[in-house]
Amino acid sequence: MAPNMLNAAVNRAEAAAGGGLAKAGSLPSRAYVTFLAGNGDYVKGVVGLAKGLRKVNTAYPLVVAVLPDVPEEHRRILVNQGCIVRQIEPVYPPENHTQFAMAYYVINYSKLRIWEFVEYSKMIYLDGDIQVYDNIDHLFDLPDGQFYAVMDCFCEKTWSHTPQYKIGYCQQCPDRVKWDEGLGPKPPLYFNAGMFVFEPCLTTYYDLLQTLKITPPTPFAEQDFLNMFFKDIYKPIPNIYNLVLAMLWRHPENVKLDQVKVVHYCAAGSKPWRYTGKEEHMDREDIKMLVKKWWDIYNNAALDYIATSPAATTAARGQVAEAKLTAALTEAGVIHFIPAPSAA
Ligand SMILES: O=c1ccn([C@@H]2O[C@H](COP(=O)(O)OP(=O)(O)O)[C@@H](O)[C@H]2O)c(=O)[nH]1
Ligand SMILES: OC[C@H]1O[C@H](O[C@@H]2[C@@H](O)[C@H](O)[C@@H](O)[C@H](O)[C@@H]2O)[C@H](O)[C@@H](O)[C@H]1O
Ligand SMILES: [Mn+2]
Repeated sequence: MAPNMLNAAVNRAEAAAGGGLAKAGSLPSRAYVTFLAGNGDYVKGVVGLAKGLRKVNTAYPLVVAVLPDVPEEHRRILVNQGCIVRQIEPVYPPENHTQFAMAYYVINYSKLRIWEFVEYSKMIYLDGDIQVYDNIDHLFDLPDGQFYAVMDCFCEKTWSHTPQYKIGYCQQCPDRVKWDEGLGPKPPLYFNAGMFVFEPCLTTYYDLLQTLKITPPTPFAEQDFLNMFFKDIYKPIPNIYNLVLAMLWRHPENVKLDQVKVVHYCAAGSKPWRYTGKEEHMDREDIKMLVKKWWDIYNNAALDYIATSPAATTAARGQVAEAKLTAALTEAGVIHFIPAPSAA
């Protein structure tokens, strides 16, 4: 990273930490962070996430890292929902002819920019197609120095390119079909990158970008890359913190739905804001219940953000110019995500 960029990021961190880098004893600043790209309907996912976090009375703000192609109107919607909107520049993998599991996965490498958000000591990343149904603020207290995420499942056909899939091996049930050592060493534990607990850090950020430049892209894009990069400090956390929907039909023995705190709508056809019920598995009663649960929060006006500071009120209700003011005030940390009084 060019020195002036590094300086800018350090200056921002110092400014946000009140003039000098966070001194011993100052409150650790923490936030949830999600990622938004394009001018399509994923903004609905982020609005739902903002309202869901408010419903569970989180103590922390939601930062939305937006690519330049996210329109002003969508940014205003997010500011009006109390989000801290931060523009990031795209990150592209090295030129390669990889067939990504989903063509649009190439934009997901831009998630790597969140390691630059060093004004926060600890963050929880959540995909925009995730909903939080119980408070998970306690995850911020997990010991530093590790990378926490939930283990993925290899059984969906999106994994048909892998040896695991070909022999029917899955880390979610390692004894069902044992790993065949003839294929080489057993793959290290592999996490789903839709949710993880991490510590922003400029040296890690720099290292991620440098390492990416020499890492040929693979089908699950930044998820594969993050698994390679953090394999030595990855610590699995229970499935209740990121229910990859396919678990419902691939490993029902590993799912107690009434204990699940976080649901990841990543199965084909399960994005609530696009749900038709037509794709495979989408007519299941549990899927229909989870989609309705998502919509109940999205449509609940009592969970809308209520601006509490004059500047936020003006900007939140004003024109784009005021919204820009709010975005600037938010970016400078003047306005924070203050949950509305506990909503119904
Ligand atoms: O057009 C898009 C596609 C993806 N995303 C973001 O990138 C994340 C990862 O993509 P997705 O969740 O669709 O991948 P999946 O978990 O379904 O494989 C999404 O949750 C969004 O936060 C986005 O903002 N716009
Ligand atoms: O860009 C790569 C993506 O990889 C992951 O996608 C899922 C999804 O594709 C499911 O359909 C698969 O079944 C699942 O295993 C797989 O992990 C993350 O959820 C997403 O945030 C993103 O990192
Ligand atoms: Mn996702």
